Amino acid sequence: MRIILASQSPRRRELLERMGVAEFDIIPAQGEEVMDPSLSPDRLVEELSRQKCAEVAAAHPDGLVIAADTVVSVGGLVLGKPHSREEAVRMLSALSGREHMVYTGITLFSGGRTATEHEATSVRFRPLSQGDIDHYLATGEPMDKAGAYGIQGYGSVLVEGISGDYYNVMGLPVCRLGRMLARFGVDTLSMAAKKEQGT
Ligand SMILES: Cc1cn([C@H]2C[C@H](O)[C@@H](COP(=O)(O)OP(=O)(O)OP(=O)(O)O)O2)c(=O)[nH]c1=O
Repeated sequence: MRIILASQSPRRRELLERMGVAEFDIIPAQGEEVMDPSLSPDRLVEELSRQKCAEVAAAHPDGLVIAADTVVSVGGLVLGKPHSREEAVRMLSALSGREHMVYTGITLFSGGRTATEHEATSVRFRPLSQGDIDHYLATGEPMDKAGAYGIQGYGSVLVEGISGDYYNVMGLPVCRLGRMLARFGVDTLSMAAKKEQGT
């Protein structure tokens, strides 16, 4: 079965490889991500992942398509990727010294069947000074990431603690996705075993 990751995110590609999925194609969705402010963050990420999956599945109906979307939620605000330096400063200031939630929605499509789920992880930031925020922005890391930080990079030093799936914060809830793939007939651990044994 041809597996397609409908994502431009290098983190999602890396995590899918790490799960043992040896061969897959990358075909990102091109459509504009429209955030519906009336939706709760968990419903929003489910809906956005559904849209990305539907777009790619329509062009590749024979494949198994995986799509995801990640947002950060803090104090009733939903944070996607910052569009400007100023917006990134506002996001990091909102996260400083507080706990926030990271939601990732996942949609799978195969053989006319679709499944959508989401995973939530709680992350606590240490208090950030203006200097911390300026320096972190100067690393260039925040701009392509929901909430303007990357837990897997320099942003790791901002994180005091987390509760839930770490990989969900990076953009792919690996444990949940493994279970969903199993229901679609893809056993990632057996793929990993074959990969390691070179068979
Ligand atoms: C919070 C957080 C987000 N992110 C990333 C994961 C996602 O790539 C990005 C959220 O944007 P998304 O819109 O979910 O994804 P994307 O536009 O990068 O890729 P695509 O739509 O093609 O799948 O933020 C991190 O890498 N680390 C983090 O700690």
